[in-house]
Amino acid sequence: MIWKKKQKELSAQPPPELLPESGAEADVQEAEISANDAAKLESAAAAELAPEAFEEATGEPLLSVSSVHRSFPASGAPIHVLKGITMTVPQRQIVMLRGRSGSGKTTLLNLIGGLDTPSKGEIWFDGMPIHKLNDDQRTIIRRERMGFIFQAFALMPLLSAWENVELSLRMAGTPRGEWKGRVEHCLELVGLERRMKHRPFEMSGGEQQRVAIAKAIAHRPKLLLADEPTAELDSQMSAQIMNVFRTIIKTEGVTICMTTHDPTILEVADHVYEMVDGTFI
Ligand SMILES: Nc1ncnc2c1ncn2[C@@H]1O[C@H](COP(=O)(O)OP(=O)(O)OP(=O)(O)O)[C@@H](O)[C@H]1O
Repeated sequence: MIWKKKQKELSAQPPPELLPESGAEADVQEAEISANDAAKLESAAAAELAPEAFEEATGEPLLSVSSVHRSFPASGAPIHVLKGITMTVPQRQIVMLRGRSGSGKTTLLNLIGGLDTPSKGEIWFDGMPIHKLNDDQRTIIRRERMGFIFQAFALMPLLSAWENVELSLRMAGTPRGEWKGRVEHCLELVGLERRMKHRPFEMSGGEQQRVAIAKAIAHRPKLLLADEPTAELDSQMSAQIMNVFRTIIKTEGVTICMTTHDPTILEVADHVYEMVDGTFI
């Protein structure tokens, strides 16, 4: 299916030397987004505050989803998967989406992450209308401001933990001089300072997922989206992952939105949205 395919493409990013150079069109779009940022920074300056302080002072949520619908074309009637979803995700919190298989959690996460667009409704992230942006603009936002974690750990199998994390810095365009310090810091944060040279097949499932977390936060995203990040792990490893999430909220100021089936980890959430058949109850 399309949405799973997109996640797969996202998680299997090739090294940048294999990627085409970004063209003039992308540069223009980048400039447009920077202009947006400039406007935000201006209003922050008007309030004589740094952007982060401005966000905190205004109490604006990092993410807000308003009356979102998503239908998919089908032979016969379209499939109406999301039926008017409204939610907010405050800064530095962990929000969980819970619900049965097929209730629409992944569909919603994909809309929030800009991998897909709503049929109706609005999604605002970090002051930007994700629902109005084109594919390239959403890609830039995703690359620079979001991190993704999937159920299957999505690491490059031939690269070490270190190289996997470094790859995400390359992809985000982080200056080369910052790579070493940042990779070390992120792997230390997830407690893998002694495993930096190991490749995925030499690590346990929990360790691989911690590398995936280090990789997802290396470029300092504001929002971390995680789709069933503990589904492949036993309860002890799941608890470790949730501890890591709590740590990175404190130390990196990241905000987390994740899906789960697992009732035991729900207590870690600041807020839980229960989804049934495309709506929240
Ligand atoms: N591109 C698509 N085309 C048609 N139907 C789709 C598409 N994407 C999702 N759906 C349908 O939407 C419904 C919700 O799927 P979704 O993957 O969002 O559920 P979920 O709650 O994440 O389930 P799970 O917990 O099993 O991952 C399913 O019935 C699915 O078949």
